[in-house]
Amino acid sequence: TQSTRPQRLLSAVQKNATRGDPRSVVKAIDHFCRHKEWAMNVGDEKGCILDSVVTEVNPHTVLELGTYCGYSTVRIASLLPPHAKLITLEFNPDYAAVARQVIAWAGLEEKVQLVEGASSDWIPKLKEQFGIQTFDLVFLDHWKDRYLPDTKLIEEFGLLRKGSVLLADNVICPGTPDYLEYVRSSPQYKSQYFKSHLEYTKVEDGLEKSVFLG
Ligand SMILES: CCCNc1ncnc2c1ncn2[C@@H]1O[C@H](/C=C/CNC(=O)c2cc(-c3ccc(F)cc3)cc(O)c2O)[C@H](C)[C@H]1O
Ligand SMILES: [Mg+2]
Repeated sequence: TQSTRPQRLLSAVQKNATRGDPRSVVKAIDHFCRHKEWAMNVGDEKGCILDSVVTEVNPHTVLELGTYCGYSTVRIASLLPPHAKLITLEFNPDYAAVARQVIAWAGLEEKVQLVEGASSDWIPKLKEQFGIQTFDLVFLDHWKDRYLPDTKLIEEFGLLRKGSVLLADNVICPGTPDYLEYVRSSPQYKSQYFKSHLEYTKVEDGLEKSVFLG
């Protein structure tokens, strides 16, 4: 049977990256997506902005919505302090299976909890299931029309504290207009746009960083 693009991306990691070296995993994926097959990872340009926000926040608890192949999972987890935890939600079992192997190749299994399931089902259960109080950082990169409903769910279940940071990919392309309107007009958030480009292209895109004011 034909392989899928995520499976070919995983093969490129296993062929070109060094086990236990997250930066080599990131480089191998970026090379594959730039020179072989485009894939919807946050990519190297926006990835550098992601890295700077993660470093600034220095989070002990991170929630990622939409694992896909685990590219941003690896970028974030490689920057976390010891004992920090990243919970990443992915409801497609095939993508989850690829992401687990990418995360394992990077040697980051200890820092990452990949939960197979839908954000809408799991956000209400994260406190009880994983002993989480609040998240220091949330990275949104799943279906674009789910950013706003899931943000409201995260608020509703008390998963944010004063200073928690939401970082959203693709606020220009494909775009998340209702989410942008919400975080930019709500008195509960201080929002900032980081202009960049759609991964591996010259098309404009960017990340929106929104600090929860409580
Ligand atoms: C209950 C459902 C919600 N809850 C969910 N709960 C758990 N997991 C969820 C949920 N909703 C989705 N997922 C998973 O997250 C992933 C989905 C990722 C989606 N990302 C994009 O669509 C995108 C497109 C472009 C793009 C730009 C230009 C183009 F021309 C083409 C494409 C670029 C980009 O950077 C992009 O991130 C994964 C595929 C999917 O299984
Ligand atoms: Mg994205």
